[in-house]
Amino acid sequence: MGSMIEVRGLTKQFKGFTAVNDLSFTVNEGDVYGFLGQNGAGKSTTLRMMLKLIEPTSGEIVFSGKNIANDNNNMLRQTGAIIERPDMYKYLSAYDNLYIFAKMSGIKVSKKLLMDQLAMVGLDERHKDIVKTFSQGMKQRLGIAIALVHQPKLIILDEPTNGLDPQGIADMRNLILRLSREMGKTVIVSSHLLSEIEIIANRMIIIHKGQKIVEGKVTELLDPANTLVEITSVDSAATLAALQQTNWAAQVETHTNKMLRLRMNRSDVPQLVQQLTHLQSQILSVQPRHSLEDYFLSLTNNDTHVEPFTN
Ligand SMILES: Nc1ncnc2c1ncn2[C@@H]1O[C@H](COP(=O)(O)OP(=O)(O)OP(=O)(O)O)[C@@H](O)[C@H]1O
Repeated sequence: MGSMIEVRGLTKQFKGFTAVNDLSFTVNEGDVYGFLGQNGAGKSTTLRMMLKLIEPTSGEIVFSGKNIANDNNNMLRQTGAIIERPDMYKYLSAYDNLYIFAKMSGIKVSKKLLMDQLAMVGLDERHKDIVKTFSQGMKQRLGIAIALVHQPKLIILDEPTNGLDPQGIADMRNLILRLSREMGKTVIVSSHLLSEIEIIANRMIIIHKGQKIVEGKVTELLDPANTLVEITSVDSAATLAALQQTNWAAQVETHTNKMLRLRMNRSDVPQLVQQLTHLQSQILSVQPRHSLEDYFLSLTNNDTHVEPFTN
């Protein structure tokens, strides 16, 4: 499918501080596009510029071929968003909240439309209950029903699983996947967790200090054939010597006196463990990690110097 949004050289400065720095990326129609970065990386600032809540210092956002700065709010009309915790009337029911927001958006409201919308987010059976009695996850899902009531083709969700319990997180993931697969929505979703993006997105961008680190297909960036496996054992030198007698020798990438690192296919890990046991290595741990995961974690620990990611 073709591109829906093209962001080119987007920059935002707040009183001399550059929150978003020359950022370019493309969101294709039908994508669940993961926007990954640590707290403060510039995710919300970018999403806010896409929603015209703040103005870019420079650069452009092009939607369906037109710069949104002068598209007569075409992109906004076709977008539903949850950027902060959605504001709701907590002493009114889920149905009444949706009714009010639907009326405000100017669409033709019918009971069927609103109930269908509530069913989509799994709240039809609770439609008479007041929002004050809802869990955070339920409020978040009602927020999505509100954001989607005018049938937009794009939905932007800023950290939608933040503050949710495990059930709420699972419900939210399933909802995002359904929005994409069953309803054909394009979804942009931000998170500070790679594991989260890995599950729901087909394409993603990682940003750090306002700059793009990497962008691409999740399956390519998180290719299982390119997994780093870290092995710690009682005697690392002995484990290395044992491995050198096997076909795994060529895969050993680094070793210290505490651990060994192999680059290999994730699906071969059980076989490696079996062989290590057979060789009577006293293994303490075997930890498969994708190199992108390692890289992303290193950003957390390294505040001063950032090497570009290479796969
Ligand atoms: N209105 C503002 N004035 C000054 N600085 C701002 C403003 N908004 C954001 N910033 C700064 O810009 C940087 C990026 O913030 P942003 O909220 O976009 O990050 P984020 O990736 O969404 O992280 P988080 O998940 O913590 O919100 C931060 O250092 C933040 O303090």
